[in-house]
Amino acid sequence: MSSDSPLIIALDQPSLDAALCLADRLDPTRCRVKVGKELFTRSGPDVVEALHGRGFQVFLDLKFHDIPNTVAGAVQAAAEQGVWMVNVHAGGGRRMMEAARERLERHGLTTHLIAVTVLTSMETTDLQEVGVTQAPGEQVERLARLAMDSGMDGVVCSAQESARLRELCGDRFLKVTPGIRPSFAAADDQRRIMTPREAMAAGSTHLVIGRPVTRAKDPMAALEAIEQELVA
Ligand SMILES: O=c1ccn([C@@H]2O[C@H](COP(=O)(O)O)[C@@H](O)[C@H]2O)c(=O)[nH]1
Repeated sequence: MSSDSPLIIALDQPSLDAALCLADRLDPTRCRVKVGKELFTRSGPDVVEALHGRGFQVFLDLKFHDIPNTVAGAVQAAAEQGVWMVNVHAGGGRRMMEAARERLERHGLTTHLIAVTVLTSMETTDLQEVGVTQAPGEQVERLARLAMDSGMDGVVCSAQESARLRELCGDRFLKVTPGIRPSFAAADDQRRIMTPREAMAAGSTHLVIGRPVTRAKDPMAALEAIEQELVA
């Protein structure tokens, strides 16, 4: 089973059971799912296998950031689990990203490999505190160019940057955008946000949505409301 939907639901759950309980309320033909740091640290590769068994394509969002050899090995390990997408931090630099790309190619692994630019929870003041003087949009552009030059299939950015990245990097370069907030949802800890409809219009290729769906009483109904917003 696979989905052509742009929607990726973040299964940020504290256990394997909780994640599968949630996944069982979603439809693998209408979304993909994302496994992040908390869930993977608690449940390991078992959760990926169980989600594949239920027909879901999985984005393994572990944001690898280390020396090139270590990241290349981690990306290979993820791809060998059959995940649809895996990511690294663009801040790890060109040699790190190239090593990851080269490792996938050497082993004939076709998992999408993308790079995180600037976390959607960060705004200008957060960047200044870590020594980045550019505004988030400028830093995202810089890292997206580097990611494209280094062989990445796309980036994680906020939807606020999607239109500019479409101009710079083209339509085929993936723009995977968390920080998606339908009008009914709270921003939580996200800072650079957009609604699903605005994000798709801006050129996002995939929308990562967590709490607005996973905290809903009926997650599938929340997902349907988002689908409706996209076609309206
Ligand atoms: O810049 C980034 C990179 C990753 N994320 C992840 O996406 C989801 C968003 O969840 P919400 O509940 O919809 O806020 C979450 O798993 C993050 O780890 C991100 O938000 N921003």
